[in-house]
Amino acid sequence: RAPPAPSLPFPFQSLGRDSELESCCYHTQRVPQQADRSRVCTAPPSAHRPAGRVALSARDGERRPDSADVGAYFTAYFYPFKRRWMSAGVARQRVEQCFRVALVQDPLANLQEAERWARAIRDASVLRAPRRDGEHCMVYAEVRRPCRVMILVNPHSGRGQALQLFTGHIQGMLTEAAVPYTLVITEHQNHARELVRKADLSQWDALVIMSGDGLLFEVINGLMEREDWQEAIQTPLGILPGGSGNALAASVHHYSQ
Ligand SMILES: Nc1ncnc2c1ncn2[C@@H]1O[C@H](COP(=O)(O)OP(=O)(O)OP(=O)(O)O)[C@@H](O)[C@H]1O
Repeated sequence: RAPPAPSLPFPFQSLGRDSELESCCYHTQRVPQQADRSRVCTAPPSAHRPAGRVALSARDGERRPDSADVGAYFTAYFYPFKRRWMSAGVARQRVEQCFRVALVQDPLANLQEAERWARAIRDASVLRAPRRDGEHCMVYAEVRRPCRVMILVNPHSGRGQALQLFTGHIQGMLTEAAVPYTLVITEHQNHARELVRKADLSQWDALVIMSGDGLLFEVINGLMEREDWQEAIQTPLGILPGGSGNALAASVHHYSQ
């Protein structure tokens, strides 16, 4: 039998499950990532260790990637709401934390343990809503892993910044979450419609449209024009605001909050 999932390590226990962890992603690796080494966990995050006793060190850069290091590392990325500095309202901000797991001298065992911890964090990050009776939670949606995504971007939508928005904001998150994707930059009107009409949809778990409402309508029309439209229209669709009005994206996100 698989060992029970570990309880969440500090600092994740202190985070609200519903909103804060909903965008948590992770990586595991044998060597630490170079990016943010300032919060490497110096004590192994043992499943039996009380949460408050897991020490976090701020000794930045003390340890280097090293073949003698038997530890495994996992990095958690999450995007909690934070109050903006010097302005009203809140916005999501990226937080990255790297943990070192060194329970035993066997690097492979440490890597497996790190993967177990990373999986536990990912499972806990699924968006849940408490039910009225307070007993059970309702899971909104679970993303299939691996989730293969086709992303369609209209480079002319809005003020012509959709592609920059994609490379500046979205691409990094997809990489952090290890989501394999194919980027399609539309070249003309009805490009997306024709592509979706003929595409082998079994290759994709979701189609994500980064544009205004117009490109999404094209995609829906393309799906509905297929012979297998009844199945094709079940393909999960996502919309990321890249246009000028973004009425649909605003409505969807408003109701999902
Ligand atoms: N490469 C392209 N060149 C010209 N037109 C395109 C291209 N790709 C898509 N289109 C067309 O542009 C139209 C408008 O695009 P879209 O809705 O994405 O942007 P928008 O009009 O700026 O946004 P909004 O709907 O929020 O105002 C779509 O109907 C689509 O058919």
